Amino acid sequence: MDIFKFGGASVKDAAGVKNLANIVRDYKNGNLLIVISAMGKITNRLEDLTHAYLSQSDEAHAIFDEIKNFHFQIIDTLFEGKANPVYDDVANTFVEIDWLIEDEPDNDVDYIYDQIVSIGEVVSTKIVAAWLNETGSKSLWVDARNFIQTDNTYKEGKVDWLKSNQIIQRDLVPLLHENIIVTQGFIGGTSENYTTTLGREGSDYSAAIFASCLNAAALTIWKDVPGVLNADPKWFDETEKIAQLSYHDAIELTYYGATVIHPKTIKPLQNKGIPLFVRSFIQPEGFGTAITKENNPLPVPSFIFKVNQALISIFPKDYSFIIEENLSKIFERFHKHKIKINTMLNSAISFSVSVDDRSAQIEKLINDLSTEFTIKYNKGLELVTIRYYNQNTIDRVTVDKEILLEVKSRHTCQMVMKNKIA
Ligand SMILES: Nc1ncnc2c1ncn2[C@@H]1O[C@H](COP(=O)(O)OP(=O)(O)O)[C@@H](O)[C@H]1O
Ligand SMILES: N[C@@H](CC(=O)OP(=O)(O)O)C(=O)O
Repeated sequence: MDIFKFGGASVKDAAGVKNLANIVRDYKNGNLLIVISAMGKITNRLEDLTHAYLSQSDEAHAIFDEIKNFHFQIIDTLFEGKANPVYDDVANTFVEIDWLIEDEPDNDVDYIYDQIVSIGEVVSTKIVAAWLNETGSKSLWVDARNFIQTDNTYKEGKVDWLKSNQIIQRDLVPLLHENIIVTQGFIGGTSENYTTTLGREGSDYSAAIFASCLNAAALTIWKDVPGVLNADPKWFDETEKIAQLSYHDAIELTYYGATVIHPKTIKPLQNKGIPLFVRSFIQPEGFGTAITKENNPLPVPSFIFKVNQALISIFPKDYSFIIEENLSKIFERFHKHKIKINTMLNSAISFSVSVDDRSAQIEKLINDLSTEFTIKYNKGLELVTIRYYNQNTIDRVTVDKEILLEVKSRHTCQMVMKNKIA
């Protein structure tokens, strides 16, 4: 059996849903489970709705109406106004949120976030399952929250692998023999049946969980690019497709920020030796990229850009070395304020890190550290990571840039830079 994952970009409109159905219709290799994300950028709008509701802004109802209209327009285009149970099914899902936002919010903001934001995936899968059935691909909508079991860390649910595996084996495997299964990415359920989400962009990870628990032959992620490229085409005019990538390189690239695949996706697949194919839903006949255990080095250097970086330099006030005790204090504070370090470098009495610039969090971190450390803080920077770098590639990305921090290992070079002042 195979797993297909379709992200928001592939189902951003009715034409996308039809294209998905064509890809599914052409699949002839046996049982299939499809994991789908929310349509287009709806998760961002659901986040806006959550914030509006939590701050009791008048905008909440207008945003929610816009979200509903967006989906009903897609349903209207697909079904051309013909009576189909999907209208009621989707309307009933929205009613749950109508009820929720009628009441005043309580303090559990992450819980509220998950109950609202998760409906993007619930609704998109209902629409796609209905369309597959309408066009002759016999499909069954299943609720991922019954299968992907998590703890109650709302917004970042931690997967209970043992329990999820047992339930998937017991309840999902029998359903696969008769239908194409359509389910949601990004969402899970707690033991008390509350909805959790697995972290933004988490649908790839969901697909990998299903692939692992079902011992799938392969996972295919359908994208708007021909496969994994050696750089994000949004930043680079000239990119090359990488036909084959090792699990190891895939983890490194995604960890450093190649947003084409969620970084947590690779491990479950690697652990079971399940290949991951990244293919284009625009040109489904293309081969895409195969991510497998084959350990060939990348044929070309790969670039990852992250903008909006802050460089924080930390110096012990008492001039003590940056060794175990100071390092553990510093890491403990980063952990406490949930700030992810993108790259780091230390000297005898300084420790520098580049992080995504989220001012409110960083301010709290700096306050917390400043009793014992002197802090210097630089904003508006870029971080470039080059996997399999050479001097040419470094020269190419550093034209007119001043390098503030550089970290090199055998295969990876990272530089934090700013524009040179003319
Ligand atoms: N190395 C890379 N190779 C291919 N695409 C990349 C790479 N790095 C970033 N991307 C970006 O990832 C995008 C696809 O991801 P995304 O828009 O999140 O899709 P989806 O909604 O299907 O999850 C591409 O359009 C591309 O801009
Ligand atoms: N819809 C969720 C989960 C996800 O992974 O979406 P996508 O597959 O479109 O990146 C999000 O936007 O975070």
